[in-house]
Amino acid sequence: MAPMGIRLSPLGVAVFCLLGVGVIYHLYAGVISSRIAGFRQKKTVDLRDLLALSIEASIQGGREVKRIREDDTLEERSKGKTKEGASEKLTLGDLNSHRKMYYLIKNTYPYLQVNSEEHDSSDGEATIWTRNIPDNVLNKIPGSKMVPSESVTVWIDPLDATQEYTENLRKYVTTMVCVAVNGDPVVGVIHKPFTGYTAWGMVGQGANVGPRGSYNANNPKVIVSRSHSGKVKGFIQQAFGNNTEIIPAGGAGYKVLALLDPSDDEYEKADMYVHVTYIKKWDICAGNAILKALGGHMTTLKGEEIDYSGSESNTGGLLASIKIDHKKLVSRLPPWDENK
Ligand SMILES: Nc1ncnc2c1ncn2[C@@H]1O[C@H](COP(=O)(O)O)[C@@H](OP(=O)(O)O)[C@H]1O
Ligand SMILES: [Mg+2]
Ligand SMILES: [Mg+2]
Ligand SMILES: [Mg+2]
Repeated sequence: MAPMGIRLSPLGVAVFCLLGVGVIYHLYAGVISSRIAGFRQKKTVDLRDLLALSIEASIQGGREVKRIREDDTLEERSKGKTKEGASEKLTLGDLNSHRKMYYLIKNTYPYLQVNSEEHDSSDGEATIWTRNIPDNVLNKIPGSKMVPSESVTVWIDPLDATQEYTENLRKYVTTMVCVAVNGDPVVGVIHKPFTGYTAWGMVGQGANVGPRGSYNANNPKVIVSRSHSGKVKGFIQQAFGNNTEIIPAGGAGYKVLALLDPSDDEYEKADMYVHVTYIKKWDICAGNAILKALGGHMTTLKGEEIDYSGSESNTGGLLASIKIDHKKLVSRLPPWDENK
């Protein structure tokens, strides 16, 4: 019953309600449709776009790395010590590159999980991706590859081989981006700031770099860390003999390129890459994805696949190879106890 004897006709109420909804819709149509569009956009992401964006991010970060080295304004300091007691270095090259790479990706895809080795507390950068896809990517990957955005984890190493960067050993330095889907490394980019070369690969789609013609599995040349080596020499000699050639080199990105046939520079021609100390996922994910795209392998020293979601740690060591029976290689390694 309406108050004071006013009778409401059901039709009048219905018309009034409809008018109300219409006014509200008119006022908020823009907001509602952009929310719906935003929600739709959030649901999937194109891996080919992410590859092109990763290439652009690694190049933009690399420009900072190069400029700061050439200006000699590194402002070198220590972030602390590794588990083995080596100084973990940080320079303005790492930080500026992080800012370029992280914000370019995060501003373009705010809802993606992006894990960078470095962090900063300032306001960030207002860069956004041009959405330009390089021709060599379009040629190798003609179509979109959509995946749910919540399945994606992006790993950024704004400057790999910081130790060598401080020693002015420029050839070891790279910037890297990796895209993992449900923990699997799927897109990898390794950029060399001082030569301008960029290697990329996408699993199941293609790569712009390839393996060498042949590899020596019986008497392999093994590439290892020069500044975080641990007891790698004894480990390798136990597996492949005391006369095994061991090549110490800086950078996890560089060591993967030394297994391949990159076109920018002369590389030591390694047959496999072994790492026995702790290492983090932004150091290894891009190399893992490129190797995988080319039919190679990167696993722990027990031969387990590495999951690139969740925590940043890889404690099981590293064995990388291509065009070699990887399982057989694992079986030749001495027993591995990651707690030792
Ligand atoms: N024991 C360890 N603890 C932490 N980081 C390690 C490590 N061993 C290697 N790394 C990191 O892995 C990358 C390659 O190392 P290496 O040149 O010794 O092979 C370097 O990355 P950053 O330079 O990006 O920090 C290095 O810091
Ligand atoms: Mg570091
Ligand atoms: Mg690194
Ligand atoms: Mg780094």
